[in-house]
Formats: sequence, structure tokens, C-alpha cells
Amino acid sequence: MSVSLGSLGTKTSCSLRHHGNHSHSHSHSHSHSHSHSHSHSHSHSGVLKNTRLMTMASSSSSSTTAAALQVTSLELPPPLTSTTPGTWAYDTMSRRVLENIVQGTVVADNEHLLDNAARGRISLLEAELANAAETKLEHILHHANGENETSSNDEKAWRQLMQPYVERGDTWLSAPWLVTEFYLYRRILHATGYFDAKAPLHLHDPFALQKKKGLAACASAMSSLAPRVNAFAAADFGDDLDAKSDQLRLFVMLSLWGNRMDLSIWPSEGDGAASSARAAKAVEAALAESASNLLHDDADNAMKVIVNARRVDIVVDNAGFELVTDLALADALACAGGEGACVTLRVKGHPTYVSDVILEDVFETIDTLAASKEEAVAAMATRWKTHMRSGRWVVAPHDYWAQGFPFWTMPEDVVAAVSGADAVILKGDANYRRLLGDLQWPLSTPFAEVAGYMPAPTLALRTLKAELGCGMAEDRVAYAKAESDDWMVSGRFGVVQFWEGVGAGESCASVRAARTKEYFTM
Ligand SMILES: O=P(O)(O)OC[C@H]1O[C@](O)(CO)[C@@H](O)[C@@H]1O
Repeated sequence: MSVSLGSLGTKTSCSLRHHGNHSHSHSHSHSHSHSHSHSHSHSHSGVLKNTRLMTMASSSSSSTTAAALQVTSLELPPPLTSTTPGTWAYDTMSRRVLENIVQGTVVADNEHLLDNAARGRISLLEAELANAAETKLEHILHHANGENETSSNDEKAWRQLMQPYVERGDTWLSAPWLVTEFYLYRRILHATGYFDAKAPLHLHDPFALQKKKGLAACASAMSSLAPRVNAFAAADFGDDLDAKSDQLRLFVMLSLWGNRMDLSIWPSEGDGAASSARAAKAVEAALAESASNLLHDDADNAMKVIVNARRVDIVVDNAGFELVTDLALADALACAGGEGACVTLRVKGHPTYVSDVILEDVFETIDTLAASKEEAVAAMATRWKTHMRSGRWVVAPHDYWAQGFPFWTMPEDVVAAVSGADAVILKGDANYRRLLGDLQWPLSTPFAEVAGYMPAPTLALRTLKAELGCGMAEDRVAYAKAESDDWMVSGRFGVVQFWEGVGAGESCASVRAARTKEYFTM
């Protein structure tokens, strides 16, 4: 269910119905009320061997904007796992998540807050990760002290996701990487007691400090951004659609390269002026190199749809600077669409992947910017509050966005929520991995062939941070490879890929169902 936010700006406390019938209160500097449901209706248990994909008829031969494919016998490629030393996936699951995430972030940042029970659960998790190659996966609530989650409502979904891998004795490394990495973050919340109403860290975001630092670190970048955002909002383009489109495109590119600033590969180093200046430089550099670092660019086609869109959904990714760039894009879209245009920000139902945006992050960010001493920054954020109040902006949290399912498993309520959009903008690498099911598609596979199952036209804005991809021409891949060995994971390169959504109704539903069956028998 979506959340329309009203009366921002008055100091009240708000009741957030996060998980099922359990509720909790947050003291906040604005009031809003919302609720969201979590009905997951995955049907992963049905096993159909040798299912072939039935993709849709193509209306054109052009790659990513084509409707999709002829009915073909396309078997899904294998998923990425974390079993190959030397890969980013292996390094992540066999070392980084233990050293950098659990020890270096969760424990380090929350040291003084963790009680003994949480410490015990974290130690168990650490022991599992230290022996990731041997440790078999278990259902989240099957752990020692596992039955302590009184305020979560996602057990069924997680059981469905983990079942095939628990059943066949997969380890942290042998199961699909997409599944294990999301599972790691959910286990972290389990360990800290996020869903335990009696725990001291109930509903405490273990990554809050990182997010705060990340936002502080981009103050300089914000100062140069705000006047441009304000100018677009104030502009009257009249009938000059080209001018409007050209300027809006800048916000699309800004939001794309904002994804490079992900905290997990660009840790903030405090809130000092040095890191702030560094961030500002990084943003300028990213925009300056945009054309050469784009490995595919469907912006022309995408602009035709979004320049006058009445409703755009943004499945957002990281807090910090990336969120600010997404809000700048959301602002521009809402203004470009005119009276009645609406942007829905789809955010995670709970913390995950360190910096991923939850509902509270949106408020924190806007409140922080509104309190800025810089006039332009404060004016920008004040306008954003107005968007919230008027319903032009809607923030919609859902647990599905924080789970390691390929997007073709999208449950009915999520499908229903996004299907009315003129375009769904998918931000970042992890969302992109879910769009691709984290499968090893040949890199030249047309985007429409891979993503042409979504319930609405889809625009992916992704900087490459994982060893997979699609829709990239051979010469662009060769160029990137020649430039750097780590081209797939460094975040330097990016793609703007758009699927027009032809057949996004019935035929896409059957593709989603077929892929779901096939995926869970792989
Ligand atoms: O913030 P983003 O762009 O979703 O990126 C998160 C990324 O972090 C990593 O998981 C590494 O932990 C990437 O491979 C992953 O997709």
C-alpha cells in the first residue's frame, strides 16, 4: 500500500505500522501516517522441469526498446554464485561481508548499543561467515535464539526464497549470490534484534551512522546541485518540449551517476570538509565523463516517455548523495509532468545493504537539507516537503524490495502497485541484479529480452558493480575491458536501459510465472 505523506514540518510523533499488526512509534519532526501490507503470494513450490520461456512477440529488431522476443525456447542462464576465487562475488561473501559489513560496520558502529543476546547472535553469524564455504544455509528462524522475532512479517517470503537451497544443503557460497547477499542483511537484522519487540535495538537501523555520515559527506556537492534543481522547478518551458527534455535528461544522468556514490564501495570518512570536497569532485567527474562511461544509452527513448509522464515510480537504492540525486530527479519529474503528476518513491521495508533507503531516510534527508544554512539547499528541500504534503510525492515501503528474489517473482500486490506507472525507474546495481535474476546472461542479450517481463515500462539506471550485465554492444564491452580489468565492479561504467513495456499486462504475467518456475528448479 502506498503512503501519502501529509503535514511535514510539525513536530509530532508518528505511528508506523511496519510489520503486520505490530506497530511502533517514532519521534519525528513531522507527522505522517501510513500503513503497508506485506502479503507475499509467491508460488515457488510448484516444480516444472524443463520449463521453457515464452517471451513475447517482437515488433522491431532494435535491441533494448523492442517489445521483446518471439516465442522462443530460451532456457535461463545459470545464476552467479560465490564459489570462484578471484571474483567480486567470492570476495564479497567469503571476506567482505564478515570483515567490512558485520565487524567493520554493524559491530563497530553499534558497539555501545548491543546487548549480550545480540552479541551472541552476531558471534554465531560471524562463525558461519568465517567458514562460509562449509556452512549450510538455514531458514532465518531456525537459528539458536531464532524465535525472537515478534515484529517481523516476512517469514513466509524468506522461507520460500531459502527453501530450495536449505533443502539441497547449499552453503553461503554455493547458493545463488543474490539470495545469500540479501539473506546476510536479513540475518544481521535478526542478530541485532531489529524485529524483537523486547530487544534494545528493536527497529534500530544498524546502518544509521553510515547513512548520516554519507549525507554529511556530500554537503559541497549539494550546494552546487541545488541551484540547478531549483532553476528547473521554476522554469516555464511552454511548448518547448525539446528544451524540457534536454534538461530533464541531466537529472536522469545525475541520478545514474549518483549510484556510483554507494557507501559500500565508497565509505564515508567522517563528515569533514575533505570528504565533502572529494564527493563534490567525484560528482563533477562522473558527469563530465558520462558519455564515455556509458556502455548503453537508451535515454532518447526513455525521455519521450518520461518528459510528460503523469506517474513515475522510482525504486530507489542508496541513501546519502544518491538519494538526493533521486529526489532531484523526482522533483524534476513532478514539475515536468505538470499539475497532477505524481512520483512514487519505492523504498525498502527494512534496512539492508548498509545504505539502502528506508522510509525514515527520506524524511531525515529532507529535514537535514531543509535545515541547511545554504539558501538554495534549504529552498529545494522546502519545496520537497510541499511535494510530500500535496501528495505529488508518495513514499511506499515494502519488504519485497529488501528480499533476494528475482523481479519475475513479483507478488500480486507489488505488481498491482507498479502496473499503473508510465515508467518504473530502477536504481542501482542490486535492483538491476534482481531484474536480471542475477543470472549470467550473455552480455549482448537485448535488454528487452531480459527485462521484458516487468509490469510497466522500465528504465534501469545502473553503474556496474557486479559481474553480470546485458544489452551491451560488443565494442562497448571491449572498450571497457581495455580500460580496466575491474570494469564490471568499479562503478565507473554505467548503463541507461529502457524497455517500453509493450505487452506489460497478460503476456508479461505468463513470462514471470514461467521464469519463476524455471528459476526455482535450477
Ligand atoms: O548500491 P547498489 O548500486 O545497489 O550496489 C550494491 C552492490 O554491492 C554489492 O553487492 C557488493 O556488495 C554489489 O555487487 C551490489 O550489487
